[in-house]
Amino acid sequence: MIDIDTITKRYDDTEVVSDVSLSVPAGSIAVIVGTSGSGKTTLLRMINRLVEPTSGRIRIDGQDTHSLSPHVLRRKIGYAIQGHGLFPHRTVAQNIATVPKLLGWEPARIKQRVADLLTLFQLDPAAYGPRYPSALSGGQQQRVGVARALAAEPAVLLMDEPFGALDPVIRAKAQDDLRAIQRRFGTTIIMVTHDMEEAIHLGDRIAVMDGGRLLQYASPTEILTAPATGFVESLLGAADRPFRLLSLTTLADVVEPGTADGAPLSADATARDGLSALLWTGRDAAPVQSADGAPLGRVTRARLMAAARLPGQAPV
Ligand SMILES: Nc1ncnc2c1ncn2[C@@H]1O[C@H](COP(=O)(O)OP(=O)(O)OP(=O)(O)O)[C@@H](O)[C@H]1O
Repeated sequence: MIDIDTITKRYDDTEVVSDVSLSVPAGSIAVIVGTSGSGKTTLLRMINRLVEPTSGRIRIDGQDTHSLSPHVLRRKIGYAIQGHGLFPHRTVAQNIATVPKLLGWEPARIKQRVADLLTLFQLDPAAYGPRYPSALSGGQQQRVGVARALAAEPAVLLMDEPFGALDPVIRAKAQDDLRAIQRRFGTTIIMVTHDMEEAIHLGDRIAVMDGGRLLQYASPTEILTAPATGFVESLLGAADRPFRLLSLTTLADVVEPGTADGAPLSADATARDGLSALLWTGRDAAPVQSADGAPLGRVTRARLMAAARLPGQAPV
């Protein structure tokens, strides 16, 4: 659990983070969004004390971050940034081993951890471990950056636009990998992003910042259906809201008894992908099946359109 308690950062007379309080439950992902200069990075960096707060407190699992020296604190907290920040003159394996080495892990344990992480990120340890960062693609470098941040098994991972430079296909893959890893290790993650799509896809909670202030901190569904201010609403992009709402639901949630013609859709697919498939193939309904191919029923266009509607809004 990360507890940010009335934290403020001032540079001379300018307050860049003002009185922000929020709690991130252990094992969940909080995503910070907001316009450029709204204080997102400053807020994130106050957690690992790369920036010292002017006032307020931050506790991790009840422990005040100021009760530890900054370098000890930073070894306990993973940190991944856009552009990965890898050391160019160290191999991929040496990069990932950085913090475990500082912590004095046994060489055999470090070797195993490096191999496990590379495998997890679908990079063959024998092929990629000995390479230098310059011999990797941008997407591979980014994955190594996240692997390095996770190397010492931190309970907390801070990420600043970690996937900002990736193309949409690699980005979606990196997001799914991160979710899988987060579930497996129970890591608590705070991530800064410009991308509302990414925030809704990954966040258990979303913090919206503007001018150093926290405007709203809530679940993606609540942010979408009950934005606290006009600014939050404008960040969501009014035209995209129904589709973003659908992206939070799977076909398993909206399947109904019955049959339909044509190619079946997977129950794991999002309602957004389901509606897209129905529109594209001009169907009113499609069969839904489980991951192992068992028929579960059908999904109708009418049901999906109802799921895209603002809750409480009666159909006309
Ligand atoms: N060391 C510093 N001295 C003075 N002002 C600073 C310093 N660091 C950041 N700021 C200012 O604080 C404000 C918030 O910066 P911050 O990097 O936290 O914003 P951000 O929301 O992460 O922006 P972006 O999305 O563009 O990265 C900006 O106006 C920035 O110019």
